[in-house]
Amino acid sequence: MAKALIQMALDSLDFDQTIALAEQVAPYVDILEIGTPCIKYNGLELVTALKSKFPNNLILVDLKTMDAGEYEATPFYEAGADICTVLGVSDKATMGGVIKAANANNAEAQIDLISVKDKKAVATEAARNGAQIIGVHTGLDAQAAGQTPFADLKDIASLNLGVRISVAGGLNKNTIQDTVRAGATIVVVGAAIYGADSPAEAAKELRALVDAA
Ligand SMILES: O=C([C@H](O)CO)[C@H](O)[C@H](O)COP(=O)(O)O
Repeated sequence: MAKALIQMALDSLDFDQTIALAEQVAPYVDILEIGTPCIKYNGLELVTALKSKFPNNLILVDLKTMDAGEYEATPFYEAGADICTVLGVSDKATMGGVIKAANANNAEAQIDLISVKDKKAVATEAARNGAQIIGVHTGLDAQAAGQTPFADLKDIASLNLGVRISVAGGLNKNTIQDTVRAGATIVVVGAAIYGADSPAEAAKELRALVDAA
């Protein structure tokens, strides 16, 4: 079985801090994610910068698109995004638009199940419609209310949809191996890396844990 990928969520608003953090963690992670607040603040220029500075990492742009899927996602794919996210609560046509834009740019679309009520149904339909990645995601606000992504991961993994499953929501060194063993093929880490005394050391430790899982 292929090893799980690690995705680092870059959630700062500051352009230079984002690049500096990416420089520290890039050797240890597979995917550099431009988080939603960060992409709204910095825009396409940051996609272009990360793509040129980090040719060995995939770039995920966490657009969390809600409408006008193809129109919104296309310039981000054209700027170098390997993956863009679209909300699972959006219209089927919106998700289809992002999938279409991804395919037109030899890239991938991720359906984010954040705040979706019937996650199994949305994930099943999205996989059938060509989404390459399903994102099981407990957002920062839900985390603050005590929620975790683990029960949702169990539900989605049990469907055996044949697509990759990304998991985000407060993952850290104590939970990352069980998350991989439960079926995550992409594990997303934000605060546990950028909040560490040494983000590089934290990323290195997570890399070892994921590779050993
Ligand atoms: O996607 C995220 C959040 O919704 C803000 O956009 C986070 O980047 C994601 O949850 C990963 O961060 P941590 O939960 O801090 O690991």
